[in-house]
Amino acid sequence: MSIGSGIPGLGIEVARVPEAVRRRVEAWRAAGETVALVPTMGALHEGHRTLVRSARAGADRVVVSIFVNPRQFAPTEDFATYPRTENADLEALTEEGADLAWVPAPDVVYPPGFETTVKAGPLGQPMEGAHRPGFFDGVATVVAKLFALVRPHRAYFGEKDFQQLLVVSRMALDLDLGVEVVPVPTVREADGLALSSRNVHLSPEDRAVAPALHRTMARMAARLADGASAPEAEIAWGRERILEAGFAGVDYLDIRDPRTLEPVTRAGVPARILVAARLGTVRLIDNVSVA
Ligand SMILES: Nc1ncnc2c1ncn2[C@@H]1O[C@H](COP(=O)(O)OP(=O)(O)OP(=O)(O)O)[C@@H](O)[C@H]1O
Ligand SMILES: CC(C)(CO)[C@@H](O)C(=O)[O-]
Ligand code: BAL
Repeated sequence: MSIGSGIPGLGIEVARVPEAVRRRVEAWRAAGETVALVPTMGALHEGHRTLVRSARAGADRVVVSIFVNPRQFAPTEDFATYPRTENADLEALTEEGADLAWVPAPDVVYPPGFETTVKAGPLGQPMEGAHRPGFFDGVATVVAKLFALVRPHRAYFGEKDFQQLLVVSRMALDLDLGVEVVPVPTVREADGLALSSRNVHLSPEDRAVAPALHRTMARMAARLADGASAPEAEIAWGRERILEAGFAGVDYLDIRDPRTLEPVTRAGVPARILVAARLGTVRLIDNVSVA
């Protein structure tokens, strides 16, 4: 029996209605197979492929969702221009050996009458939460729906979106969702730029400037790890470097506890440096660990 709508020539099964996902996943579970989920917004790149490969290594079956979630974009943000490359995405997932692509339309995820949402807690308030009001409530709501539909044993999330990883991990625990959230290290270009779907919107000039973000954080991390200078001084230094390199603005550059996201005020302790900065029309985020 066929489920969902297959695309001729593609090896991956494509589900566009929840029943198709449920039926397939229940059959796998009944056969004793473990299920991994990789949530994405599509425009897949090597970072996403790495998540799929990690998921394949960690479970018998891999479901990848492709859904540009309107509820995590503010009206002023780039929902309309977010890159959408469905056919290329399905080809990439076929190459990576994923088992099922869940590609719903917005009104399938949010049908008329939809009104129940998940609210992120304190982990979702600073940084991305402060600059993108409602963002983490939108993420938590859609990820809760994905977890409820797919009921994966494990779900794979990139460290590139470090705050999101913490918010989702906390939600899985708080709501007893029984999903193990697995972090995957950030995949970077050779010059250090974190792969991101939005990088396609960088002009050639801005693409040349973009690696300054990671370069700056790497220098800050090295000095903080040595205890060579204080967090406050490093943040001021880093902001200057990023602006000097040609970024239009720094939304935040923070040094935080990697578990609680509380600000870190002294050197020589475990920490995460997190940044969001604007370059042309593109907003880039990134983070590095301070060992
Ligand atoms: N460079 C990367 N390395 C590892 N994981 C990544 C990378 N880029 C994205 N991911 C992860 O892929 C998943 C889906 O992310 P998403 O589809 O939003 O891609 P994205 O490249 O982060 O897009 P954007 O940066 O435009 O939001 C998330 O868990 C995200 O953290
Ligand atoms: C987790 C996610 C797929 C939820 O829409 C999104 O925030 C993303 O791509 O990181
Ligand atoms: N990768 C995080 C999703 C977003 O920026 O909307």
